[in-house]
Amino acid sequence: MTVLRAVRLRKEYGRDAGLVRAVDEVDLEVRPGETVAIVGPSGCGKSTLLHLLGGLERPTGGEVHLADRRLDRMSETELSRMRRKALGFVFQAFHLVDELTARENVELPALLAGVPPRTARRRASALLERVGLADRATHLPAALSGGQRQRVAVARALIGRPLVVLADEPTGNLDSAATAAVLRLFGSLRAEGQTLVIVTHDSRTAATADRVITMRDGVLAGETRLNGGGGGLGTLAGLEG
Ligand SMILES: Nc1ncnc2c1ncn2[C@@H]1O[C@H](COP(=O)(O)OP(=O)(O)OP(=O)(O)O)[C@@H](O)[C@H]1O
Repeated sequence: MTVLRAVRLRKEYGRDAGLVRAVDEVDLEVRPGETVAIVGPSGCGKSTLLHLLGGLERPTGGEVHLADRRLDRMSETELSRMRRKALGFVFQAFHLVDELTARENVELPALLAGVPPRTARRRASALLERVGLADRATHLPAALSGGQRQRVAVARALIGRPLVVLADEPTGNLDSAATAAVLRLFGSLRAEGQTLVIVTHDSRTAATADRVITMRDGVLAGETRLNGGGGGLGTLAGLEG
């Protein structure tokens, strides 16, 4: 059983001599509850693959299946609805709205999805509690540390109860202590059965996964299964490009 599946997925940029095949005939299956890390050298196509999986970019060819739906065939309207309802995104640069408080940032996708304001607020408060930031609910992002901002972003990603959370370098802007806090949070999500796909350069982050996939030049070049996840840094030696 898979929750997210790519079939011969392809993305090209430019044309003729300038053609770049960023993602080249990728087949990938993610099972419910799995944490999958995608690693590989800079420019190998990790972010592009994640964007295709999340319907943020359109493939040049191939298929993306989310549960029983085909993302690659959806209209823009359907896609944005699907992204709000079934996917959660976490980015390196957090992408919080500076003018909104932590709780308002978390509520926002629910409000946009038509959830009644009281319910959205209740869920946002519960999620902020969940990520250890109940006492920061009324702070603006500028008054939060990087690690706290990223935990707000994770809470925001979870508010729609997504089938899959897609994270692009979620610890890329964080110091070691903040990275550890975000990884603990991912660990607890994993324990609760949340499906996660994480693109990362960081071996500590990759080590929290059940499966680490290495990309090179747009193709999937290898896969390491970490027994039950948290396999430790040693398991990952040599995986980072
Ligand atoms: N919008 C774009 N237009 C043209 N080329 C692009 C575009 N986005 C990405 N590329 C190219 O596609 C390739 C893959 O880029 P991508 O950002 O997916 O790599 P990455 O593995 O995520 O890199 P990094 O680890 O540095 O973020 C690169 O050669 C990049 O230059």
